[in-house]
Amino acid sequence: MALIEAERLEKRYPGTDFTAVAGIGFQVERGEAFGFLGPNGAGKSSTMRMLACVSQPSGGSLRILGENPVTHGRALRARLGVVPQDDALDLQLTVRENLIVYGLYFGLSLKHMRAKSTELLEFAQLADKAGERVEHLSGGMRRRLTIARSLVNDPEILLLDEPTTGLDPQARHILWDRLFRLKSVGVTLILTTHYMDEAEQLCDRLVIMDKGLIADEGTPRELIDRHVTREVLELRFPPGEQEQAAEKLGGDVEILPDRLLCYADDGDAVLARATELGLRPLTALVRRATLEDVFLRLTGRSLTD
Ligand SMILES: Nc1ncnc2c1ncn2[C@@H]1O[C@H](COP(=O)(O)OP(=O)(O)OP(=O)(O)O)[C@@H](O)[C@H]1O
Repeated sequence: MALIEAERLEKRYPGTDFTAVAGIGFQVERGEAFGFLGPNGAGKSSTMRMLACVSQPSGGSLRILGENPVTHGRALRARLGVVPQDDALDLQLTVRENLIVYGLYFGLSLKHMRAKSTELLEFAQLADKAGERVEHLSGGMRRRLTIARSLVNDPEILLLDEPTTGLDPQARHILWDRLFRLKSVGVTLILTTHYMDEAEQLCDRLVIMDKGLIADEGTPRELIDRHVTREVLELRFPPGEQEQAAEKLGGDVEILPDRLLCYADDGDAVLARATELGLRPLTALVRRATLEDVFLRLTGRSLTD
């Protein structure tokens, strides 16, 4: 049985006729890292709040660990870990105190939380910051503390809403490493992101969300193979020249405001043809296809627009 099963899941907010989640279906299996990739406003957080049992679906069906979150929300919340977009830590308390207070709020004993906080601080690589007030921590450390906090109840499923937004590359890599560790001990990870590299690195399987709907679903490799060629040749031309160049070049070409994307299994061959045709791009880059290309193909827009 899948850990999470959603069918025609919907979310509308009272007082609006806008549908944030417009009938989506997906399943999450135990032990996998499952992602929702999409731009701002796609409905990822709305979906996550329903999975976290803090927001009721407006339609469709949702089962988490075999239970209905509307009738068993409280029992389910005790088995989930939630890392919200906003860290919501108590800045005036120390790192360890934040963990202890959160554990007490979960109904765990002080004695238990003293020991548990040590274990969690080690996991989050924050042991040397235990007595430091949170206001003095970097963004990456705060995120790690928020993850540590979400683990006080040893959750089976960890929900992470944009875990690395706003972090620098090094802080992101440290965080990814911690998430890999959780996965290796069997925690099911569900995350949202608008970073295609994060989706590619972390997710075993993902859905691409746009405007409240799922555009497609699969492993990163499957999605790339299904929608894009193996390589992409990016060409930049002086202003006003790229439409003509695209026409001359022919083939499978996407015209973006600042560059052409030529889809091909052999990007160098297309570049050679462009040169033969007398095209003189300002820059040329052959790269492998990514989920960003998949998103562009599926929606006609860039993830980062
Ligand atoms: N509490 C709310 N009341 C009304 N509208 C909301 C509420 N929460 C979200 N929305 C709207 O629902 C849509 C989807 O938002 P949601 O936060 O789920 O998207 P998202 O993909 O997570 O984007 P982001 O990355 O910006 O969080 C947005 O248009 C948003 O304005």
